[in-house]
Amino acid sequence: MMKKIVFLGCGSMGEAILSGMLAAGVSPQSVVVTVRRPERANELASRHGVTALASNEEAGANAQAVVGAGVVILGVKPVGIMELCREVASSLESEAVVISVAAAVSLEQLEGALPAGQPVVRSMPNTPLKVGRGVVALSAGSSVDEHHLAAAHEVFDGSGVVLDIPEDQQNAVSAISGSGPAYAFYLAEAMAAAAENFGLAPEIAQILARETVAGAGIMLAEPGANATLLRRAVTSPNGTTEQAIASFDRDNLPGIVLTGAQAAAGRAAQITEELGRN
Ligand SMILES: NC(=O)C1=CN([C@@H]2O[C@H](COP(=O)(O)OP(=O)(O)OC[C@H]3O[C@@H](n4cnc5c(N)ncnc54)[C@H](O)[C@@H]3O)[C@@H](O)[C@H]2O)C=CC1
Ligand SMILES: O=C(O)[C@@H]1CCC=N1
Repeated sequence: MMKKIVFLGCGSMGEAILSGMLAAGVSPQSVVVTVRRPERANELASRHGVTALASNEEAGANAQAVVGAGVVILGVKPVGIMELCREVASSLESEAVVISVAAAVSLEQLEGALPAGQPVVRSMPNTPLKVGRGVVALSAGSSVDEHHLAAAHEVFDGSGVVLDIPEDQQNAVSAISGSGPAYAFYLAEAMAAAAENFGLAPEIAQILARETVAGAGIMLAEPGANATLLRRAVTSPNGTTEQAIASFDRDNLPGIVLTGAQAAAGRAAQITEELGRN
């Protein structure tokens, strides 16, 4: 039987990882999650069949959950993550692989709040893990051996592409693939707004935007797909799309995306610094 997998904090990101993992064949019986509110714990338990504990109800829920765990996923916001590490430190198995999904929290900060020698992996996942199409980048801490890293890969392998990257690239990854699903959804929102501007009914506008972005995403997901070639296949010479792309170019859409991604990465660096001061 698989060793216990624990999620400390299971909100949007944690539940996406959990859903992907269960869909890939992990048994819900091997999973324990903790959250703050009992209503959320009940929701997760009934939706996924996992054991769910509420820390607002049971003060020792986090420490209790990690006992005997082989993998512990830290699914909380950056603020409070170090406090959570200190809360569970004395209950962790020395060989438990602690995987943080938090943006901006460094391996040094995590290792400083955990027992010396604890294997720690910093990761940047994204929510499409929920549907088996996620991307996750992993950076191993100073006490991680190949078995620990393999255990971290195993958590995500069935629900997306897993990459190993140096830690100093984590903020860039966060600004592209971590936040990126929001950029794609934002594009869908903008397309729906444009459709409404033409006078189309809101329900029709929603369907057009959603199905178009989803359909394009599925085409991009095909093996060997290339965004530039796919775009060109839609863009007839002297046709209509060409005018839209030329307008996007005049407005420097690539520059707008770059500046936005730089702002996201910049915020990550700022959060790392803010946490370091606490
Ligand atoms: N949402 C996303 O798309 C992505 C999020 N992340 C990272 O994932 C982490 C979580 O983000 P979200 O899921 O969006 O936040 P969220 O607010 O949806 O989830 C956080 C969960 O942690 C629980 N929690 C907080 N403190 C706790 C404690 N002491 N004990 C037990 N449970 C506790 C909350 O009840 C909540 O269920 C963040 O660190 C974020 O940087 C990383 C990549 C993408
Ligand atoms: O917005 C955030 O801070 C998190 C990290 C990447 C995606 N969501």
